[in-house]
Amino acid sequence: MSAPRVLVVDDEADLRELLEITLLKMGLDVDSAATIREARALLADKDYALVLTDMRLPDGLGLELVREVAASHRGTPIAVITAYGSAENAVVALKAGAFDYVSKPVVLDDLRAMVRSALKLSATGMEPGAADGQAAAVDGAGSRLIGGSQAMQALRAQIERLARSQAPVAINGESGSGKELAAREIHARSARAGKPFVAVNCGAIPEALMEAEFFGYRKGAFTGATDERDGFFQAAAGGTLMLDEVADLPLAMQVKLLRAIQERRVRKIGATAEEPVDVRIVSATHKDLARCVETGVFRQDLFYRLNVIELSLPPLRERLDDLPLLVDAVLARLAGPGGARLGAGALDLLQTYSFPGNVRELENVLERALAFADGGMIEVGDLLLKGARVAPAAAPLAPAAGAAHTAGAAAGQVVAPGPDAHAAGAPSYAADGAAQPLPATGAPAPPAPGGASAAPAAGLLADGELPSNLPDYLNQVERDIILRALTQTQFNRTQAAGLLGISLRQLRYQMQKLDIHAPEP
Ligand SMILES: Nc1ncnc2c1ncn2[C@@H]1O[C@H](COP(=O)(O)OP(=O)(O)OP(=O)(O)O)[C@@H](O)[C@H]1O
Repeated sequence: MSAPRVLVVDDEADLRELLEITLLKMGLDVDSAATIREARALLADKDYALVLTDMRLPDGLGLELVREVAASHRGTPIAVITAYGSAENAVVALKAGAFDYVSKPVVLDDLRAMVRSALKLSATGMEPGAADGQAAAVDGAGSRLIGGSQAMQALRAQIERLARSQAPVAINGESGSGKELAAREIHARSARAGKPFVAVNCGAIPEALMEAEFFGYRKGAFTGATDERDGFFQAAAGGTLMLDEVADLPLAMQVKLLRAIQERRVRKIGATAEEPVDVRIVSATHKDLARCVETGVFRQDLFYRLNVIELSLPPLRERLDDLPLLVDAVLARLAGPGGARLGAGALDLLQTYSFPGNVRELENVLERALAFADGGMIEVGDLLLKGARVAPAAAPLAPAAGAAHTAGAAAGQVVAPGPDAHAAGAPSYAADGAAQPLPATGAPAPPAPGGASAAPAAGLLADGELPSNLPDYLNQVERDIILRALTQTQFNRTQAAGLLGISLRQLRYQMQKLDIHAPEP
């Protein structure tokens, strides 16, 4: 089998030679062109596994070549070489369809890493059989994203295309509409699939811990830093880093993140040198990020940097024809294949519902209905759709005995009804693969014993009695107070935080620390 062939387009003889030697040493065949015209002639003649072009060429801009290759040689990834500090050029090239970029002066390790992922793409997605793979992704077979509606088909096709690029993706959509699922799908369909996918809930990390959580720290960098630790960037090395609820990042952290993304380098707290990081960034928010820029809470430059490719997830109420497939999939997961079904009228009723909590709410509605259903047959009366919108304040805080539970819920977690299960229900971070995000200082403490109970802890001690374990006792007291506030506000976290005189961010963090999980209808 012949070696993959790479086309290098650069008019600077020195740089061209350096690139050629590096690529040849990697066992690749290399052709070179000094102008766009020469490059066009070679492209018309041969198939390439990768094109690498400078941005400025004597007869035009490398961008023209990017557009042409993206349009007419869809199987060939094209990467650009950008001048130092011209981050804008890199974004423009990525938007035009470039797979990736390297900055001048070219760091050979970065170049090799980029070439390796491009070749993986060529080897997996670009062979003639790729067309079948694309069709399968569009009709939904093998995709995590269930649904046969036009909107879902278009979404899957878009994911299939953008999975081949390294460009940052910004996912927008209402809570529970599948943003994290879409991010996982992008990762799974990309050349990075064998590396970690790390999802970070930016809204759940206290500001003081952010830098350590994202970039890691050296031993002795601060009191309590007893060991060197990696941050999310290192944990996601070679893979994908999902910044969930990215609009919640404090401004100071936005600056640091922008730098890390732009330079592709991070510096651990306490370290003198920066280290290169190779991660693809996927961000997500249910907020209007452009509006956040207008109101000054989100930096324009970071917005520009993250928003290279936009992906919008439609709310479930706009694609209700997906309901039958989704219901089947959820019921099969909850009760096993054929273990549960909807009675006459139940599906019709679901079709009339607006699902403010989207697919997550559908899952919760069905899970609860199954607990009431007779022999796995869910009738209209079991759906309790009204109750799913507004949970009664006096509703029990623990899950009904015997009720099936969503993945991730464990003994000791406290759950309560309501549609907005996502923010506190999800861990602040979760890593697939080998990487383990750090439990930095102040990391979530283990849940206090007897966690599923909302019994008032403050009343447990008799006068003069001392707790046998002060931290556990204080956790219990804190949990009790937070639960009271949440119950009073029907799990509206903003209002509960207001009642307690703390910020929403603090409340989220405490809920996560104390393993208090929001609404499980
Ligand atoms: N198209 C879909 N097919 C199958 N399951 C889906 C789909 N969309 C969402 N889900 C399921 O719905 C639940 C919520 O999805 P996900 O966590 O991805 O939503 P989200 O938009 O990231 O939510 P949030 O904004 O609250 O973080 C998950 O259990 C997910 O598996």
